[in-house]
Amino acid sequence: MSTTTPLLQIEGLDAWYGEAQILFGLSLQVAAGEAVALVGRNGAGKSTTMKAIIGLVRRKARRLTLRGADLSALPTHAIARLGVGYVPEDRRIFAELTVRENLDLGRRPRPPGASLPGWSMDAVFDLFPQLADMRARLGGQMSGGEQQMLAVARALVGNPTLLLLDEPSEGVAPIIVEHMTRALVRLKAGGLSLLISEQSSDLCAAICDRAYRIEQGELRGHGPMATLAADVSPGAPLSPSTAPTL
Ligand SMILES: Nc1ncnc2c1ncn2[C@@H]1O[C@H](COP(=O)(O)OP(=O)(O)OP(=O)(O)O)[C@@H](O)[C@H]1O
Repeated sequence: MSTTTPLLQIEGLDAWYGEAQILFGLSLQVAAGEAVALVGRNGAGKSTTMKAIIGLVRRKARRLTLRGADLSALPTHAIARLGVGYVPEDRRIFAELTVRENLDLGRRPRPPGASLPGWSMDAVFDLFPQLADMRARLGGQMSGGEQQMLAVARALVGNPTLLLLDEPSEGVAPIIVEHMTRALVRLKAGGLSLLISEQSSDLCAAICDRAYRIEQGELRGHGPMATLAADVSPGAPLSPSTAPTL
Protein backbone atom coordinates (compact mmCIF):
# COMPACT_ATOMS: atom_id res chain seq x y z
CA MET A 1 0.00 0.00 0.00
CA SER A 2 1.28 3.47 -0.78
CA THR A 3 1.51 5.81 2.21
CA THR A 4 -1.20 7.98 0.66
CA THR A 5 -3.76 5.18 0.34
CA PRO A 6 -6.45 5.66 3.02
CA LEU A 7 -6.91 2.77 5.42
CA LEU A 8 -10.60 2.51 4.62
CA GLN A 9 -11.82 3.69 1.27
CA ILE A 10 -15.47 3.65 0.27
CA GLU A 11 -16.84 4.95 -3.00
CA GLY A 12 -20.40 4.73 -4.25
CA LEU A 13 -21.76 2.46 -1.52
CA ASP A 14 -25.35 1.26 -1.88
CA ALA A 15 -26.97 -1.03 0.71
CA TRP A 16 -30.29 -2.79 1.12
CA TYR A 17 -32.46 -4.54 3.68
CA GLY A 18 -34.38 -6.97 1.49
CA GLU A 19 -35.69 -4.92 -1.41
CA ALA A 20 -35.48 -1.62 0.47
CA GLN A 21 -32.47 0.45 -0.52
CA ILE A 22 -31.09 2.31 2.50
CA LEU A 23 -27.72 3.74 1.36
CA PHE A 24 -27.28 5.64 -1.88
CA GLY A 25 -23.81 6.11 -3.32
CA LEU A 26 -22.00 6.87 -0.05
CA SER A 27 -18.31 7.75 -0.27
CA LEU A 28 -15.99 8.18 2.68
CA GLN A 29 -12.45 7.56 3.81
CA VAL A 30 -10.60 6.91 7.04
CA ALA A 31 -6.85 7.41 7.08
CA ALA A 32 -4.54 5.34 9.28
CA GLY A 33 -4.63 6.71 12.82
CA GLU A 34 -7.58 8.98 12.10
CA ALA A 35 -10.84 9.21 14.07
CA VAL A 36 -13.85 9.98 11.91
CA ALA A 37 -17.45 10.58 12.96
CA LEU A 38 -20.62 9.60 11.15
CA VAL A 39 -23.30 12.00 12.28
CA GLY A 40 -26.94 12.24 11.40
CA ARG A 41 -30.32 11.83 12.99
CA ASN A 42 -32.18 8.68 13.91
CA GLY A 43 -32.67 6.45 10.87
CA ALA A 44 -30.24 8.36 8.65
CA GLY A 45 -28.22 5.25 7.81
CA LYS A 46 -25.23 5.40 10.17
CA SER A 47 -25.67 1.86 11.53
CA THR A 48 -26.32 0.53 8.06
CA THR A 49 -23.07 2.08 6.85
CA MET A 50 -21.18 0.19 9.55
CA LYS A 51 -23.03 -3.04 8.80
CA ALA A 52 -22.22 -2.57 5.11
CA ILE A 53 -18.52 -2.18 5.86
CA ILE A 54 -18.43 -5.34 7.97
CA GLY A 55 -20.64 -7.28 5.55
CA LEU A 56 -23.83 -7.68 7.58
CA VAL A 57 -26.15 -6.24 4.93
CA ARG A 58 -26.38 -6.66 1.18
CA ARG A 59 -24.30 -3.95 -0.41
CA LYS A 60 -22.55 -2.92 -3.59
CA ALA A 61 -19.81 -0.34 -4.04
CA ARG A 62 -17.51 0.95 -6.74
CA ARG A 63 -14.83 0.64 -4.08
CA LEU A 64 -14.79 -0.84 -0.58
CA THR A 65 -11.23 -1.47 0.51
CA LEU A 66 -9.15 -1.80 3.64
CA ARG A 67 -5.48 -1.03 3.04
CA GLY A 68 -6.22 -1.53 -0.63
CA ALA A 69 -7.75 -5.03 -0.10
CA ASP A 70 -11.24 -5.45 -1.54
CA LEU A 71 -13.79 -6.21 1.19
CA SER A 72 -16.84 -6.31 -1.02
CA ALA A 73 -16.87 -10.06 -1.68
CA LEU A 74 -15.70 -11.15 1.77
CA PRO A 75 -17.83 -12.60 4.57
CA THR A 76 -17.94 -10.81 7.93
CA HIS A 77 -15.47 -13.12 9.69
CA ALA A 78 -12.88 -12.60 6.95
CA ILE A 79 -13.30 -8.82 7.15
CA ALA A 80 -12.80 -9.04 10.92
CA ARG A 81 -9.64 -11.12 10.37
CA LEU A 82 -8.29 -8.39 8.09
CA GLY A 83 -8.49 -5.99 11.03
CA VAL A 84 -11.95 -4.44 11.19
CA GLY A 85 -13.44 -4.47 14.70
CA TYR A 86 -17.13 -3.73 15.22
CA VAL A 87 -19.03 -2.68 18.33
CA PRO A 88 -22.73 -2.86 17.43
CA GLU A 89 -25.31 -0.51 18.87
CA ASP A 90 -26.92 -3.36 20.86
CA ARG A 91 -23.47 -4.50 22.16
CA ARG A 92 -24.31 -8.24 21.97
CA ILE A 93 -22.80 -9.15 25.30
CA PHE A 94 -23.41 -12.75 26.35
CA ALA A 95 -25.53 -12.42 29.49
CA GLU A 96 -24.71 -15.90 30.80
CA LEU A 97 -20.94 -15.50 30.41
CA THR A 98 -18.56 -13.60 32.65
CA VAL A 99 -16.62 -10.52 31.62
CA ARG A 100 -13.53 -12.66 31.20
CA GLU A 101 -15.40 -15.25 29.10
CA ASN A 102 -16.95 -12.55 26.91
CA LEU A 103 -13.45 -11.19 26.32
CA ASP A 104 -12.05 -14.63 25.52
CA LEU A 105 -14.64 -14.98 22.77
CA GLY A 106 -13.37 -11.83 21.09
CA ARG A 107 -9.73 -12.91 20.86
CA ARG A 108 -8.29 -13.04 17.40
CA PRO A 109 -4.70 -13.03 16.11
CA ARG A 110 -3.25 -9.76 14.85
CA PRO A 111 -4.18 -9.18 11.23
CA PRO A 112 -1.58 -9.78 8.54
CA GLY A 113 0.83 -6.86 8.25
CA ALA A 114 -0.51 -5.19 11.42
CA SER A 115 1.58 -2.28 12.61
CA LEU A 116 -0.18 -1.93 15.98
CA PRO A 117 0.88 -4.02 18.98
CA GLY A 118 -1.41 -6.89 20.02
CA TRP A 119 -3.85 -6.54 22.91
CA SER A 120 -3.38 -8.61 26.06
CA MET A 121 -6.05 -9.01 28.75
CA ASP A 122 -3.86 -6.89 31.05
CA ALA A 123 -3.79 -4.11 28.48
CA VAL A 124 -7.59 -3.99 28.14
CA PHE A 125 -7.98 -4.04 31.93
CA ASP A 126 -5.50 -1.18 32.14
CA LEU A 127 -7.60 0.75 29.62
CA PHE A 128 -10.85 -0.08 31.43
CA PRO A 129 -9.93 -0.61 35.11
CA GLN A 130 -13.65 -0.83 35.90
CA LEU A 131 -13.76 -4.12 33.99
CA ALA A 132 -10.77 -5.51 35.86
CA ASP A 133 -12.74 -5.19 39.07
CA MET A 134 -15.66 -7.17 37.67
CA ARG A 135 -13.96 -9.80 35.55
CA ALA A 136 -15.97 -12.63 37.17
CA ARG A 137 -19.31 -10.83 36.83
CA LEU A 138 -21.92 -12.15 34.41
CA GLY A 139 -22.63 -9.97 31.40
CA GLY A 140 -26.32 -9.95 32.31
CA GLN A 141 -25.53 -8.37 35.67
CA MET A 142 -23.79 -5.34 34.19
CA SER A 143 -25.24 -1.90 33.53
CA GLY A 144 -25.62 -0.70 29.95
CA GLY A 145 -22.52 1.44 30.29
CA GLU A 146 -20.45 -1.41 31.73
CA GLN A 147 -21.60 -3.63 28.89
CA GLN A 148 -20.55 -0.91 26.46
CA MET A 149 -17.03 -0.87 27.91
CA LEU A 150 -16.95 -4.66 27.69
CA ALA A 151 -18.11 -4.55 24.07
CA VAL A 152 -15.26 -2.16 23.20
CA ALA A 153 -12.77 -4.27 25.17
CA ARG A 154 -13.96 -7.42 23.41
CA ALA A 155 -13.45 -5.76 20.03
CA LEU A 156 -9.95 -4.69 21.07
CA VAL A 157 -8.76 -8.21 21.95
CA GLY A 158 -9.61 -9.02 18.34
CA ASN A 159 -6.65 -6.74 17.49
CA PRO A 160 -8.36 -4.43 15.00
CA THR A 161 -6.64 -1.85 12.85
CA LEU A 162 -9.93 -0.02 12.36
CA LEU A 163 -12.65 0.02 15.01
CA LEU A 164 -16.27 0.74 14.07
CA LEU A 165 -18.25 2.03 17.05
CA ASP A 166 -22.00 2.34 16.65
CA GLU A 167 -23.45 4.93 19.06
CA PRO A 168 -21.04 4.18 21.92
CA SER A 169 -22.62 6.73 24.27
CA GLU A 170 -26.26 5.85 23.66
CA GLY A 171 -28.10 4.95 26.87
CA VAL A 172 -24.87 5.20 28.85
CA ALA A 173 -24.48 7.11 32.14
CA PRO A 174 -22.46 10.35 31.82
CA ILE A 175 -19.65 9.03 34.04
CA ILE A 176 -19.21 6.02 31.74
CA VAL A 177 -19.27 8.30 28.71
CA GLU A 178 -16.33 10.12 30.35
CA HIS A 179 -14.45 6.83 30.86
CA MET A 180 -15.25 5.83 27.30
CA THR A 181 -14.11 9.17 25.89
CA ARG A 182 -10.80 8.94 27.76
CA ALA A 183 -10.29 5.38 26.56
CA LEU A 184 -11.00 6.34 22.96
CA VAL A 185 -8.58 9.27 23.17
CA ARG A 186 -5.92 6.81 24.34
CA LEU A 187 -6.76 4.35 21.59
CA LYS A 188 -6.46 7.02 18.96
CA ALA A 189 -3.16 8.22 20.42
CA GLY A 190 -1.96 4.62 20.16
CA GLY A 191 -2.61 4.64 16.41
CA LEU A 192 -5.97 2.86 16.19
CA SER A 193 -8.26 4.21 13.48
CA LEU A 194 -11.83 4.89 14.55
CA LEU A 195 -15.12 5.34 12.75
CA ILE A 196 -17.76 6.43 15.27
CA SER A 197 -21.47 6.85 14.70
CA GLU A 198 -23.27 9.30 16.98
CA GLN A 199 -26.53 11.21 16.95
CA SER A 200 -25.15 13.72 19.41
CA SER A 201 -21.70 14.96 18.69
CA ASP A 202 -20.32 15.43 22.23
CA LEU A 203 -18.22 12.28 22.39
CA CYS A 204 -17.14 12.66 18.78
CA ALA A 205 -16.20 16.29 19.30
CA ALA A 206 -13.63 15.16 21.87
CA ILE A 207 -12.09 12.50 19.66
CA CYS A 208 -12.78 12.90 15.97
CA ASP A 209 -10.76 14.81 13.41
CA ARG A 210 -13.38 14.83 10.70
CA ALA A 211 -17.05 14.04 10.30
CA TYR A 212 -19.44 12.95 7.60
CA ARG A 213 -23.10 13.81 7.83
CA ILE A 214 -25.63 11.33 6.50
CA GLU A 215 -29.28 12.06 5.81
CA GLN A 216 -31.73 9.59 4.35
CA GLY A 217 -28.93 7.28 3.29
CA GLU A 218 -26.99 9.94 1.41
CA LEU A 219 -23.88 11.86 2.27
CA ARG A 220 -24.89 15.47 2.88
CA GLY A 221 -21.63 16.95 4.00
CA HIS A 222 -18.20 16.37 5.39
CA GLY A 223 -15.50 18.44 6.95
CA PRO A 224 -13.53 19.07 10.13
CA MET A 225 -15.35 17.81 13.22
CA ALA A 226 -15.67 21.31 14.64
CA THR A 227 -17.43 22.54 11.50
CA LEU A 228 -19.85 19.64 11.32
CA ALA A 229 -20.51 19.68 15.07
CA ALA A 230 -21.63 23.28 14.74
CA ASP A 231 -23.74 22.37 11.74
CA VAL A 232 -25.16 19.06 12.88
CA SER A 233 -28.75 20.11 13.50
CA PRO A 234 -31.06 18.15 11.22
CA GLY A 235 -31.78 19.89 7.98
CA ALA A 236 -29.29 22.68 8.59
CA PRO A 237 -27.99 24.07 5.30
CA LEU A 238 -24.46 23.08 4.42
CA SER A 239 -21.83 25.70 4.10
CA PRO A 240 -19.65 25.33 1.00
CA SER A 241 -16.79 24.11 3.18
CA THR A 242 -18.86 21.12 4.29
CA ALA A 243 -20.38 20.18 0.95
CA PRO A 244 -19.39 16.72 -0.27
CA THR A 245 -16.24 16.83 -2.29
CA LEU A 246 -15.44 13.16 -2.67
N1 LIG B 1 -33.19 -4.71 9.77
C1 LIG B 1 -33.79 -3.74 9.08
N2 LIG B 1 -34.72 -4.02 8.15
C2 LIG B 1 -35.31 -3.04 7.42
N3 LIG B 1 -35.03 -1.72 7.55
C3 LIG B 1 -34.11 -1.39 8.47
C4 LIG B 1 -33.44 -2.36 9.28
N4 LIG B 1 -32.58 -1.71 10.10
C5 LIG B 1 -32.70 -0.40 9.80
N5 LIG B 1 -33.61 -0.21 8.84
C6 LIG B 1 -34.00 1.09 8.24
O1 LIG B 1 -32.86 1.63 7.60
C7 LIG B 1 -32.81 3.05 7.77
C8 LIG B 1 -31.47 3.43 8.33
O2 LIG B 1 -31.35 2.88 9.64
P1 LIG B 1 -30.01 2.94 10.48
O3 LIG B 1 -30.20 2.06 11.67
O4 LIG B 1 -28.86 2.69 9.59
O5 LIG B 1 -29.99 4.45 10.93
P2 LIG B 1 -29.08 5.19 11.97
O6 LIG B 1 -28.62 6.45 11.33
O7 LIG B 1 -28.04 4.29 12.48
O8 LIG B 1 -30.09 5.55 13.12
P3 LIG B 1 -30.20 5.02 14.60
O9 LIG B 1 -29.54 6.06 15.40
O10 LIG B 1 -31.66 4.94 14.82
O11 LIG B 1 -29.55 3.67 14.65
C9 LIG B 1 -33.99 3.42 8.63
O12 LIG B 1 -35.03 3.84 7.80
C10 LIG B 1 -34.37 2.12 9.30
O13 LIG B 1 -35.74 2.07 9.59
